Amino acid sequence: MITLQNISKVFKTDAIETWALENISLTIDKGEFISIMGPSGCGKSTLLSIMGLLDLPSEGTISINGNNPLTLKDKQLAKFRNEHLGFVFQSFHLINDLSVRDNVAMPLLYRKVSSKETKQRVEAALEKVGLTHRMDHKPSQLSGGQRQRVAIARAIVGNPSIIFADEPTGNLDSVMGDEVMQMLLKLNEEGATIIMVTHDEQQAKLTDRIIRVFDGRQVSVQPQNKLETV
Ligand SMILES: Nc1ncnc2c1ncn2[C@@H]1O[C@H](COP(=O)(O)OP(=O)(O)OP(=O)(O)O)[C@@H](O)[C@H]1O
Repeated sequence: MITLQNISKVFKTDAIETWALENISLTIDKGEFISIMGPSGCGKSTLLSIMGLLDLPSEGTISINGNNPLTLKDKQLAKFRNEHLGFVFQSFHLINDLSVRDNVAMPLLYRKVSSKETKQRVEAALEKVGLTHRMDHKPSQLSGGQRQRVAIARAIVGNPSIIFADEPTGNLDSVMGDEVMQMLLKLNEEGATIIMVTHDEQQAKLTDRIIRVFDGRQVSVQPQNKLETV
């Protein structure tokens, strides 16, 4: 479903070149729940951004669902990302002036979806995360865990084939973090492919595989966590 071949990323500023990623190759299958782990600054977020087509690699190729998105022009790339990929970030990235309902509807604004269908899809996504009773609230009126659940509803409303989550529980206390993690596990059980950056070994153990990164290089892929913990 996702294949990266020889992906490198160099950030160039005036005097310095930083190789955030060096020669990463990996394959992620449909339906997998993957954790990306490693020390601060090792390149996890850069890797997630490149897999999620939010940033372009300096070298290498990416295939997603059999497509080669790196050949697309900006507008087509945005359309591809909107249709295939969903995102959840550590700091939620919700728009505070909009209601929960309107935040969740955002990815559908870029598609030709009727208002009736938008309403149905938004309500179904909010039902999945248990927040239909908060649809007309503003994000500021919700707890951190609830805000992240709104962000998850926004990530799934467009029915993407892959969900990227960058430290989705990083700003939450352990109870709310567990709630969000359980929600991601449930979405995965229902068929979603999920790729998550995390610092939390306990959470990572609940996922199918851990990809460990060190200094921009992939140092190991730990297979079949779920079997190990049985
Ligand atoms: N836009 C940028 N310009 C220059 N250097 C960058 C940029 N983004 C990231 N880097 C550098 O690339 C390296 C990898 O950063 P990245 O954010 O991917 O690490 P990370 O593993 O996600 O870190 P953390 O766990 O602290 O969030 C770091 O050395 C960082 O300073």
